[in-house]
Amino acid sequence: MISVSEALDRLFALVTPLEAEEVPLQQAAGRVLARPVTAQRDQPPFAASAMDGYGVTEAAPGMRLRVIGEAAAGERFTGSVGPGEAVRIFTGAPVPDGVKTVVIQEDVDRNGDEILITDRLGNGDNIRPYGNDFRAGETVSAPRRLTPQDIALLAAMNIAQVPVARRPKVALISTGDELVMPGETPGPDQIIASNTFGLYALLQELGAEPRLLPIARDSEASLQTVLGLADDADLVITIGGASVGDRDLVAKVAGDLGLERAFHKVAMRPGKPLMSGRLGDAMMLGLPGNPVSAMVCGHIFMAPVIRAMLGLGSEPAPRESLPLARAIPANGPREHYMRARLGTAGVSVFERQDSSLLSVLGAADALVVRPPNDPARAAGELVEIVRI
Ligand SMILES: Nc1nc2c(c(=O)[nH]1)N[C@H]1C(S)=C(S)[C@@H](COP(=O)(O)OP(=O)(O)OC[C@H]3O[C@@H](n4cnc5c(N)ncnc54)[C@H](O)[C@@H]3O)O[C@H]1N2
Ligand code: MOO
Repeated sequence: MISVSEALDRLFALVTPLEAEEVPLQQAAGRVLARPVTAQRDQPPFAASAMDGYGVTEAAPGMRLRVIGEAAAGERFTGSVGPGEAVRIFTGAPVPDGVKTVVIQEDVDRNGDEILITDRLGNGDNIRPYGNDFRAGETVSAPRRLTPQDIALLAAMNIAQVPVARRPKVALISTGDELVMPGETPGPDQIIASNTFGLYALLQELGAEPRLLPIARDSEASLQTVLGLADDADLVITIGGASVGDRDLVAKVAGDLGLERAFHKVAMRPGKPLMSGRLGDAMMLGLPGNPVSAMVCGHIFMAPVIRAMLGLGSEPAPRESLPLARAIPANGPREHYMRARLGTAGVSVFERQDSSLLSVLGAADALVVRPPNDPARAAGELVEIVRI
């Protein structure tokens, strides 16, 4: 069996980063910027008032000045302002020629066309210099996953179409005679397909385009048929049927269809029967069926693969070091991803770690990563975690 990091290296070797496509700005949030984009203008495109008040050449308490006009956001004052004069000005308005400072209206008493600067004068000139935020030609670097803040910046830069990495198309195939879809009525020996939906949600969150294919039954013909429906996918994910049972047919059928296998079985817990390879133009990931195993493999393998396809680099799931809230026993020979909850006292690892327990996974917000043969750990010792 290979290690988790060896498996990740082999997965990254199978990844082809996807090409770029242009999308309208409103659809770009959460997408990955494919190449740097360049500001089309200076911002602000003129020196602008930062406050509502009066633009003047100089200001001191006790000065009396004559108001000669008005400058608003969107409508400048075209004249020039001299000593003894003031222009009524609003936030965002272009600063007229001659104006050196804006006195906020709270610091002024107005009487008709005359203002008196009071002794409550604040500091600063209240003027945003021309090009203070960014200049035409400045770039937003790529790759990056575009946040709402990035979208606001791109909008201000007048970038209406955004080059982003195409979303990876991911086909999700559950396997097993025991499975029915949520909402259906299961027979006495049946359960509801759950992994499929958890992985679908994770794929959406990662920025992929998941597609649920019909459940493949435990026959070679059924599995072949469903795999045949995945021919436009960048990544084909099967769930279950990956182990050694008589009905675990994924390796056999994928092999018959020409899978160039990169590995089968990883020294980890849960997730041991994981397999991967290249299947035609697509990459294939065969996840174990146990619900927690499938979701853990989703976070530890599928998520880094999707990020690599999106051009975000070939990096494992990010880890952090945090103290244990409670002691944990020694680990066995496989790298263990233990379901845990983060709290103010540190990380609490759940007692029950069976890989069928979705209720425990649902209560977890982190996986504690235990190296093979890690000794028992006391409360307060640092452990590595992956947030989920
Ligand atoms: N003799 C051995 N038995 C098993 C081994 C082994 O090494 N030797 N490995 C165990 C480990 S570890 C795992 S993990 C499981 C994985 O088995 P499969 O990938 O073949 O999965 P199935 O047998 O098809 O299903 C296992 C379990 O998960 C349920 N399942 C499957 N798909 C879904 C789904 N989409 N949603 C919800 N639940 C699903 C299925 O009903 C089974 O209960 O093998 C161990 N056995
Ligand atoms: O290791 Mo399996 O992936 O626990 O259930």
